[in-house]
Amino acid sequence: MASMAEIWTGIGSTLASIMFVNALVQQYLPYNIRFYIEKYFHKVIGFANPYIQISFNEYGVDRLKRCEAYTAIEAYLSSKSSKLAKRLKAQIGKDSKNIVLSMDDHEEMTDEFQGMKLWWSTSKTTNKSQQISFYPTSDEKRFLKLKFHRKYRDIITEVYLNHIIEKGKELVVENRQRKLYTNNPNTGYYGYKKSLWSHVVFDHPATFKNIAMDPVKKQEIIDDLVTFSKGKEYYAKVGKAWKRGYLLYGPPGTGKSTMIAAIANFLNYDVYDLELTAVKENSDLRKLLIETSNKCLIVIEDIDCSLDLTGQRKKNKADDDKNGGNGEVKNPVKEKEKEERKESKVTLSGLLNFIDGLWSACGGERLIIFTTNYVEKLDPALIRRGRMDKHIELSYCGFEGFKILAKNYLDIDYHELFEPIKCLIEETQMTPADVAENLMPKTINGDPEICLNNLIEGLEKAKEDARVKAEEEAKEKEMEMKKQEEEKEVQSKQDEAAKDNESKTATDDTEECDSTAKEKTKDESIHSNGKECNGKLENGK
Ligand SMILES: Nc1ncnc2c1ncn2[C@@H]1O[C@H](COP(=O)(O)OP(=O)(O)OP(=O)(O)O)[C@@H](O)[C@H]1O
Ligand SMILES: [Mg+2]
Repeated sequence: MASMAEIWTGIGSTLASIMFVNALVQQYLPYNIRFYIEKYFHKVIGFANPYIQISFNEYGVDRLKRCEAYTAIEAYLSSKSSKLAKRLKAQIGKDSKNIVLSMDDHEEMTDEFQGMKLWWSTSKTTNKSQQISFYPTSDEKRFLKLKFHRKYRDIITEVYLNHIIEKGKELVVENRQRKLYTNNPNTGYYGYKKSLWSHVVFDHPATFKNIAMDPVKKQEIIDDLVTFSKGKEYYAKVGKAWKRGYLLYGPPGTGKSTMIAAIANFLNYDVYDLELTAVKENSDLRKLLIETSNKCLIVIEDIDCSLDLTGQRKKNKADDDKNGGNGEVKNPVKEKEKEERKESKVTLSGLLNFIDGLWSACGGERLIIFTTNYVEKLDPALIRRGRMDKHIELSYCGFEGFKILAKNYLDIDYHELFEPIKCLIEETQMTPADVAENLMPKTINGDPEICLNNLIEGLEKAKEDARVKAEEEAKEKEMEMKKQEEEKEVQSKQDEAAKDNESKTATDDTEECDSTAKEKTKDESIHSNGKECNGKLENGK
């Protein structure tokens, strides 16, 4: 009987021979023959091997976007791999609080589905051909491999894969760090490789619970958002792109930006804060739109300022004239800003197309939100229903809003000072931002009563200021009216005088005419008399 050492020697020499033959085949056989050998080798193995293998590449052919299926499967496996795999990769997870574990490269784990056993493994290949490129590129191609017995083919391809992709997508949404994006200024040719959006982790604490506004109105907004986020089938049925426009308007400090953060937190969406002045052309708007992900808010704040496009150009021209004319030393930073603004050729129609043109239907589940302090300044075409489907007014703080702020800032539901505050707040126009500032404790152990008294003081001051302002305005109005009346009087006097003058001139003219006529008649009569006399004289001669 052969000893253990002899067996190992036998295996070793067989392996060495196989490797030698393989090296010979790789080196000396022409590609075509090698191709056929490999093809038939896989066929033979396929007959003998009862297992089927499916690969999922990390990137598609264009290598631009990570494949959705890969990301979903990775998330699904990561939920299991921490218990099943032996070599794991660690990444920082949501809110930078927990560690997310996933399978390391070239690791394998098993999964079970309806009593079937399957094997998942991760692999990567490295491309040996080095391209000469100005930009560093990664040559590694990762992929996930699924292996299962061929008798389960139907159930795996029809049920299992759909199941894990659905599950994985849910996990991706649950685990993902939400991001706040802003568009990069267009830097022309040199920036063409640069990503269009930059991002930071979105970490805003605002929720609907702590937004101070009428509870009925708030509930209406929440219902609208829920209906939208669950409306995939409905939008498909009515033939509408799955997107919705919100217009938030109201005075400064009434919670428009806070509302955006609350919506993003409520729906678990990313936020794309679009700075229109940094967009050069309408076509760039389209590119930016394509680069946004699904489940996101696209926000344009203070749209009245960004959109006054014709006004903006006029203003620039006026600025140019001013600067050029008086020989001031130009501020280079301002000049650059101005240059950038001048370069922006985004038009109203470009923006309208961005909101609801054909391109806006690429992807889905997007909310487009505009904010403005001056809704009346906006072009009606921009905010018509269908573009801005829901108009939400955020206004001065009422008593209901105050109660929410008191709960947020002081953690109280009731206090005896609520009564005077109720009367004052209904009579005053104070923004929630100002109410919140008054309520904010100024010491660590701030007494709620002190804060409420601060607010009462603030409200009384605001009321007094409003009264003085109203009085001044009334006075100004009165003076204006008086001035207008005086001007009217002067005008009417002038008109009268002018009329008098005219009629006098007319009378003088008539009189003059009359006297001239009279004189003429007189002259004529003298003349004729003269003639007569002459005649008489002549006759008497
Ligand atoms: N309705 C509100 N509920 C709770 N807090 C609010 C509300 N409105 C304003 N605040 C507070 O006031 C601050 C300013 O509010 P916010 O930035 O949302 O106002 P805005 O309407 O966006 O103002 P602007 O028009 O100047 O951009 C916020 O930090 C928030 O704490
Ligand atoms: Mg704001």
